[in-house]
Formats: sequence, structure tokens, C-alpha cells
Amino acid sequence: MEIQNFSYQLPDGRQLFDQLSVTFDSGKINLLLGVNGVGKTTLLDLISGVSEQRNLPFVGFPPMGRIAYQMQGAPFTGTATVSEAIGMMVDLDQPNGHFQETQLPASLQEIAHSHFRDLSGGQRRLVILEGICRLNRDLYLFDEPESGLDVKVAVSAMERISRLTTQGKTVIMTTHQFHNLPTDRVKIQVLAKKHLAFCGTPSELMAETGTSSMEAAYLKMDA
Ligand SMILES: Nc1ncnc2c1ncn2[C@@H]1O[C@H](COP(=O)(O)OP(=O)(O)OP(=O)(O)O)[C@@H](O)[C@H]1O
Repeated sequence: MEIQNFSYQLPDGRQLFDQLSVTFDSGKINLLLGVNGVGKTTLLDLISGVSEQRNLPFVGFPPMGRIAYQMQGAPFTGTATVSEAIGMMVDLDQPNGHFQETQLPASLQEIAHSHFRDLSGGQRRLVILEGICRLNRDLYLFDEPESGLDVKVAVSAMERISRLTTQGKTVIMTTHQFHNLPTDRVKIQVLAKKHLAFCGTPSELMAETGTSSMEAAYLKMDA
């Protein structure tokens, strides 16, 4: 999946991307990194089709119906229970499917009958993440999926996302957190100043910057 020489202006006329080229690897977690406002969410919106644009130089992406997108925030009706919310999402792929709450991870089984409105922000995100991962799609987009999750839950969220790639699925994900990354399954894309500033594995990023951690490498990028 490739974006080729893509230039993009915001509605107010500011240029966000200038001849940007990015290649996403199949079966990997493709991490989109960059400072606030560099355009990560905008890129996910464009890839997902949420932003309706025509004639984009995007090559090899699956059609909209084969993409699952976890946007920032966790929109869902407050009166649905956790079990109903995930069941509804599963129904998108398999109407009247066979979702059973006993299939949920223990952390969600405990709150399966809680109403969405009564959940914490982090719990809501975890429920949506579980529902998204249960959709059978080719490409999964996650916008800061670990945001607001406690350390333990963030670990299981990352494991859940990583499991998609072991099933041969492709993930594109933005994040500002570098813990818990399954580094052997990750490809990094750093956006900076309207361009791609780096593309490679975590170890290549650390080697290029002469550092021994992702945080230090990222800071050295001056992205
Ligand atoms: N509809 C819009 N109209 C005008 N400007 C917009 C619109 N949507 C986004 N922007 C601007 O586009 C820029 C990129 O925003 P975007 O949300 O893609 O950044 P980001 O890299 O995801 O940031 P963050 O890390 O803070 O989530 C920002 O300057 C933002 O203000």
C-alpha cells in the first residue's frame, strides 16, 4: 500500500503534505509518528475514506468496506451495554452472528453488562478496540489506541493489535507512546515538515540516531 507524491492543502489553505510518499508493509504494524498537528489523523481519514477525496495517489489500499478504523474518541450510544456494543459491531460483518460474551477477554467480561455511559474513558476505548479487532477486514487503522489506557490495559491492547498481524492483517497506527511495541512486527514512518522524515524498523531508527531506545531515537529525529 503506497502513497505517492501526495500534496495536500487544508481547507484554510495551509499546506499539510508536500509530495509525501509513504509505503505501508502488509502484515505489519505500520506506526505513523510525528508531532501534534503534523497530519497523522488527516492521513488516516484519507486512507479510510472518512474524508471524501477523489483521485488520490493512493495505490494498493483495500476498498472502504475492507477497512476498520478506530478513530480518536469513542462514539457509541450510552444506553448499550458492553456486550451489546461489541455484538453490534460483530453484526456489521456477520448479521445475526454468533457473538458470545464468554469469548471476551476477562477484563471485558467483568463489565459486559455495564452501560457504555457508565464506563470510564479508557474502558470505552478498550471496548471499541475489541469490537474493531473482531471485524474481519484487510486493513485496520488505529488512532492513538493506547491513549487513556492504564499500563496493564495498554499492554493487552497492544497484544490485541499485534495479534491481527499474526493473522496476516495490516495495521496502520498512530501513537505517542513507544512502550509495549512488538518491535519485530513494527515498521516506523516518521512524518515531519510535510514530508516523510524516516522509514524503517525500530532498530534501524535507533542505529541511525545512535540511541538505544525508541524514545531517545525519536527525540533525536527532531521531527
Ligand atoms: N477540517 C479542518 N480544517 C482545518 N484544519 C484542519 C482540519 N482538520 C485538521 N486540521 C488541521 O490539520 C493539521 C493536522 O491535524 P491532524 O489531526 O491530522 O494532526 P495529528 O498529526 O493527528 O495530530 P495529533 O498528534 O495532535 O493527533 C492541524 O493543524 C489541524 O489543525
